Amino acid sequence: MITLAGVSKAFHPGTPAEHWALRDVDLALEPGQVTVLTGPSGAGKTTLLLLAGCLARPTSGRVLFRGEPISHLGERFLAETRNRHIGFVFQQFNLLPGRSALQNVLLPAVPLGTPWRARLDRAQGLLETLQVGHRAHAEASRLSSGEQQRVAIARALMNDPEILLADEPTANLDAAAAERFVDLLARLHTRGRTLLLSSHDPRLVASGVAHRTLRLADGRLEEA
Ligand SMILES: Nc1ncnc2c1ncn2[C@@H]1O[C@H](COP(=O)(O)OP(=O)(O)OP(=O)(O)O)[C@@H](O)[C@H]1O
Repeated sequence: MITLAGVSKAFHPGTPAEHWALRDVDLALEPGQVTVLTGPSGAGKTTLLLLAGCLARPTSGRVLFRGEPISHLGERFLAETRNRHIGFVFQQFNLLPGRSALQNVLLPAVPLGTPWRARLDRAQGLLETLQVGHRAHAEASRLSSGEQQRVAIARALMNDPEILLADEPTANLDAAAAERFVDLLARLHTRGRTLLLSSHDPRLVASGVAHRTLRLADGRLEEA
């Protein structure tokens, strides 16, 4: 589905601040697989997810989507690929302030031109599934961090993406919400979705939802 082939990523390359966040990473996300990425803080997990999600470009190596190299293509193409095929849950949520939870969830569907009623039903349904339906009209920045995280998950699922990439998606969830999230992952897997999650969360790692657990250490990928 998504392949990273010999991918390295440097920040501030060629300057005294040069830092290699990823080094020669090979990773193939197979359709329908659930992969959990672990590793210490600063190991490169977010960087890897951003590259897999076409939100950043590698310094060297290639990112392929369904076997086609895409990392060199233009931003407009990448944005369309992301919007149609990939849902992304950011570690810091990245909800738009000044908009309600519901408006945030609706946003990804705007470019697809789905009928309004269908969009609204889906967004409200997702908020209910994630048990934040009662906060649908609350302004995003007024939500608790656990609520924001669940709204961010709902937004990532709005376009029913084939691929879900999620950065520490349970970090702000209590035990009950984390358990429901694991159930949601299992349902997404049953529907053939491809999932890559970064997590330190022992609840997620121990849940058995992952087919594969990988570990990043100092930018290098290894089987955990
Ligand atoms: N925009 C940036 N500019 C410079 N360095 C960066 C940038 N983004 C990340 N880094 C560095 O790259 C390394 C990997 O960062 P990354 O955020 O991918 O790690 P992580 O494993 O997700 O960490 P955490 O678990 O704390 O979220 C870190 O040393 C970080 O400081």
